[in-house]
Amino acid sequence: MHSSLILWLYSYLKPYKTRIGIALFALLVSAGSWLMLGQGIKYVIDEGFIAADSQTLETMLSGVLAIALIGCVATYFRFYNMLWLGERVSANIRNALYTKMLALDMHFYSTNRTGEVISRFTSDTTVLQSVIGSGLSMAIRATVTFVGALILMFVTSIKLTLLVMLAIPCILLPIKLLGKKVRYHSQLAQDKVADMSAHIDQSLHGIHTIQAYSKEEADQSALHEKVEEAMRAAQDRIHFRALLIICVMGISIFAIVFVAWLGATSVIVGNMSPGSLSAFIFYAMMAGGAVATISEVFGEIQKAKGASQRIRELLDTPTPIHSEESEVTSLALDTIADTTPILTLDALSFAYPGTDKLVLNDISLRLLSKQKIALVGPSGAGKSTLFDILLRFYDATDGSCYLAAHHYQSLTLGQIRQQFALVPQEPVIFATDIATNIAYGDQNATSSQIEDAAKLANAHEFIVKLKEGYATQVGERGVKLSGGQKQRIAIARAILANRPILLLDEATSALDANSEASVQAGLANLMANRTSIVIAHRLATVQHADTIIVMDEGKVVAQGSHQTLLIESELYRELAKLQFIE
Ligand SMILES: Nc1ncnc2c1ncn2[C@@H]1O[C@H](COP(=O)(O)OP(=O)(O)OP(=O)(O)O)[C@@H](O)[C@H]1O
Repeated sequence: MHSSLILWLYSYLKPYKTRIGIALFALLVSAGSWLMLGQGIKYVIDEGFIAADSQTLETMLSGVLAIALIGCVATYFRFYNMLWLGERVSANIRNALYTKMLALDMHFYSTNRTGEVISRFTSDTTVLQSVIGSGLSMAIRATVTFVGALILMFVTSIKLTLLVMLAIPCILLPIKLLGKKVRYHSQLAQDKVADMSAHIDQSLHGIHTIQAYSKEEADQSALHEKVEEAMRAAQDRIHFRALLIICVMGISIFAIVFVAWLGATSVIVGNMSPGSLSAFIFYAMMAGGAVATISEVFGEIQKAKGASQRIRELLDTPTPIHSEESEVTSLALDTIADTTPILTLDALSFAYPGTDKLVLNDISLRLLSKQKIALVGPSGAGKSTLFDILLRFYDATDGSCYLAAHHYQSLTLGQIRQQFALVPQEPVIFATDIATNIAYGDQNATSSQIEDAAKLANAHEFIVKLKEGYATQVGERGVKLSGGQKQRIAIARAILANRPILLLDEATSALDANSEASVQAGLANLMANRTSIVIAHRLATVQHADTIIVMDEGKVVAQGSHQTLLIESELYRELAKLQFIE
């Protein structure tokens, strides 16, 4: 029933066989000790207590204490090792999830919510951790105890045991029926929690806008609704789980009381010793307790099944864009002659996965080394999409891409992406200090290299004016920096990365004239002696590009210099007119 879950968990548990061995051994010893305690009780009553022999009573009691002590020590080892395994396995699953997360492609991220992914890391792995650490351990211990207690019950009295066993089908029935309900509601509750995480994630990212629009109350009530939905789902799960536990407990207690009554009658007529009856009841209660534990853990295991399903779903998500082995050992794009194409697109078309609208339509381009190339065109023309294809975030639906003379498919993802430095429209700044943010371009850079890059990017001046200079913490997503400062840090990062091709999505946000000039000077340094492809939103900045490519509705409609395009391309003329450049 739970074989797929167990098998999957086993693949994570396999490396820790010694610890599992110790835990299982400790488990057997502790279960054995508690079972032996029943025999001890029998002898204490029959040989010491009833025979009124204080010497035997003392010996027996010491024996009982020794057994209890062994049971305690073994329990410690079982507990420690099982909890350790739970923590270790969930930590390893988190690592595996993170590796997968880094490999998942843009299609995944455009169709999934980040909050849901985060909830796999946090809540789902925590469920597994508790199931391995305590749930599984309790289930195994209860099973061993149940089997042991049953055997000893048989040894003590076959007749009474057979009578007790009549209760078993009555116990299994609620487990079967209510277990199904528990599983269904567990899955639902976890989904609701993931939904809630997604909402929180979105609000955290948009907190600035929420507060600016005074939408706190509306957002609070939207979350409140989700919290309540999660609560309702959890409530249903708890209801069925509690029902399951009391059914099992009630039936077990009823059976034990009934059997105790029958046993007491046997003791009265002298067919059974009082010690045996006490031991029998002790075992029957242990067996009953074990069944109750199993039914309780059953709910936990159902919950874990849901969690593991979601984790496995993520781990098994296919990644169509992956790195193949490559026979190309060195690309050496730096050494390409200036008149040779560094990038070639050959009849390239692209539609986003799951759609059939061609966002890029039959594009053929030869981009020469060391040239400054500008991409212009109306919003939605496909300029950003072209960048994504160049970085191989997506594979072209039709046609081909070449770096120098190498087809993209003959290169690894790393080989392709290492040729590009990307400066996006919204600079991505990490919540750490300035030096680390710049060094993202080259993690082995020395501090003087970092400073040189910052100087070229026109960032050094403002950085040294900050209280802690390069060690200044910039806050989450760089909130402590201005727009222009963030852009210059992103430029310094790209300068330090020193990649042969620069992909620049020019910022549209208005900077003041000073800041703009500063950023432009930094960009000029970045583009010097490099192939650069710039998505230009303002034509003023690209008039001196070597080639301007005009895109419209996924097609290249014209290309050439500013002057030729003013004459040859109506669309370019229109764009220029709109921006008062002619
Ligand atoms: N992940 C996606 N899934 C489906 N369609 C998308 C996706 N991303 C973009 N598109 C669509 O692709 C088209 C081209 O978008 P793209 O962002 O490349 O245009 P753009 O020229 O960069 O526009 P802008 O100048 O406004 O940034 C648009 O119609 C857009 O709706």
